[in-house]
Amino acid sequence: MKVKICGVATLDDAVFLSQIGIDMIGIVNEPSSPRFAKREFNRIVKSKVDKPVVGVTVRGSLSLQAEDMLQVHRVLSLEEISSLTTLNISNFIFYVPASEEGKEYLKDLASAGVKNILVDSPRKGEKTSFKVAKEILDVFPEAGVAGGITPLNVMDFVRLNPGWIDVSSGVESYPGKKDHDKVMKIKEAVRNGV
Ligand SMILES: O=C(O)c1ccccc1NCC(=O)[C@H](O)[C@H](O)COP(=O)(O)O
Repeated sequence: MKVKICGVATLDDAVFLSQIGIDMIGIVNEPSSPRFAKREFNRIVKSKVDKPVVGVTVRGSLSLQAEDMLQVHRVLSLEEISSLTTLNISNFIFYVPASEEGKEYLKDLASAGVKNILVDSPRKGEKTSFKVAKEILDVFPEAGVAGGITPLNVMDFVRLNPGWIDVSSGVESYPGKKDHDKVMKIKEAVRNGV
């Protein structure tokens, strides 16, 4: 199981995460976020780490720049999904809310051939429903799961056996600054397994 740490906003954190073997480094490029970093920061991080860098956007440009992948963190219309399929769809991670709406949205994504999905809580700060996450993982076993993961509850998420987990606020000292001890606890929990 892979681990993505999201909301990275300092170079020190990015280098630390890469050195300890975190699989993906997420940078939030959404201006309203307390973890906001400019797209230029993605390029700087990319030049200093040897792990994939994922830019997270809500309504920003969907053209790939220095980052390896873009995580589109909102529910897209059918037209938007279809316009992305003209690009290299494997470069995108599609947010899917862990809700009834999310399950319907997933059908649209699957019809468009989308493979990279992140099941996350419908609202930031909430914990993802295990029931919905499990239902989605039954169909998309490679999906990532996020939404309120902390060192204390990470084993509950590991037991769902997703393709990857994504953690941000649960490993922060404050928004945008990662607590390295908490990150190590997540990594050890995933390594030790159920
Ligand atoms: O982190 C933000 O502030 C943010 C703002 C707007 C869109 C996405 C954002 N974050 C995405 C993530 O941090 C993760 O992909 C995921 O939601 C996990 O977050 P958490 O529940 O804090 O572990």
